[in-house]
This record gives sequence, C-alpha cells and structure tokens, in this order.
Amino acid sequence: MSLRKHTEVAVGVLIRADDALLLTSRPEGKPCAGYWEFPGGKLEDGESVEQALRRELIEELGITIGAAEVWKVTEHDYPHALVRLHWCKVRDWQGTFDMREGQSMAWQQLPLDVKPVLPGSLPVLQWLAQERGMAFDAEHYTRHLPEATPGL
Ligand SMILES: Nc1nc2c([nH]c(=O)n2[C@H]2C[C@H](O)[C@@H](COP(=O)(O)OP(=O)(O)OP(=O)(O)O)O2)c(=O)[nH]1
Repeated sequence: MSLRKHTEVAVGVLIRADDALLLTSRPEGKPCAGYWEFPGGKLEDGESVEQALRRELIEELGITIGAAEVWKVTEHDYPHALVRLHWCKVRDWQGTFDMREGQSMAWQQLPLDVKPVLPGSLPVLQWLAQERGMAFDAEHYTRHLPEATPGL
C-alpha cells in the first residue's frame, strides 16, 4: 500500500467555439519545466476544485472562468508527487489572456502539435479524441519524450 499522500490538482480544459483546446507550457523552476499541460494548479486548504481552478486561472492567465464542473478524475504517480487531477471542461470565461508566469500558450486541435505533453494528461487527450470520433495514438505523444527528464 502506498503511504504517499495525494496532491489534489484542479485542471481546466478550456474549449473555444471552434473546439480548439488551450495548452500552456510549464514555466522554468517547476518540475517538468517546458512540458505542455492544461492550465491549473494545486488546491489550497479548504478550497473546492472549482474555487482552486478559478484562482489559478486568474493567477496564471488573467482570465475569470464561469461555471466549471468536474468531468473526470485521474491519478498519476510522478517521482515529485502522486497527483490526483480533477478535470473540468470550461467553455465560458472573461478577460484577456495574459501569461503571468512567463509561460507560452497555444490553441490546439487534436492531435496536438505541441510536445512534449505531461504524461498525466494523456488519459484526458484520449477521452477528448474519443468524444470527437478520432483515433488516439499514444505514441504520437510519447515517442519524442526526452530520455531523461528530471522530475518525471
Ligand atoms: N496544471 C496541470 N498539472 C498537471 C497536468 N497534468 C499533470 O500530470 N499535472 C500535474 C503536474 C504537477 O505535478 C501537478 C500540478 O502542480 P503544479 O506544480 O503545476 O501546481 P501549482 O501551479 O499550484 O504549483 P506551485 O504553486 O507549487 O508553483 O499536476 C495538466 O495538464 N495541467
């Protein structure tokens, strides 16, 4: 039995009217810097997933989201943390995107062009592809992974 405590993370799948998805790059100084991910971050004490996601997206992107409900929950065991990811689809937000942590952003259709993507995000890319009647090729995302990535 693993005694590691889960780190709870709220993640937003922002979906534009043309179905494009928002990906952002992980800033320098965080584990897996340079990897692409969906925006979000860790829950603080006493926060709900929706509250944490709203706070993180203001802090990181400068936007305020409307209602967000948890869509899927996944887990991933990284050397740096055992994470439980609470995934919310978000179609409604206000404000102008402002990358406040020096990250990059990219609106992407599936399959994503940006690489590498955090391995903990692959199950969600598979579900999104399924919903769109598209094949999912995990190799598309893993074959160019750096051989030794600190923190992965
Ligand atoms: N935001 C986000 N995190 C993800 C995704 N996939 C995935 O495995 N994770 C993992 C990576 C990290 O271990 C964890 C998120 O933690 P984080 O360090 O980015 O959170 P944070 O912004 O609150 O960080 P900080 O306050 O400690 O700097 O979740 C994803 O698509 N988006």
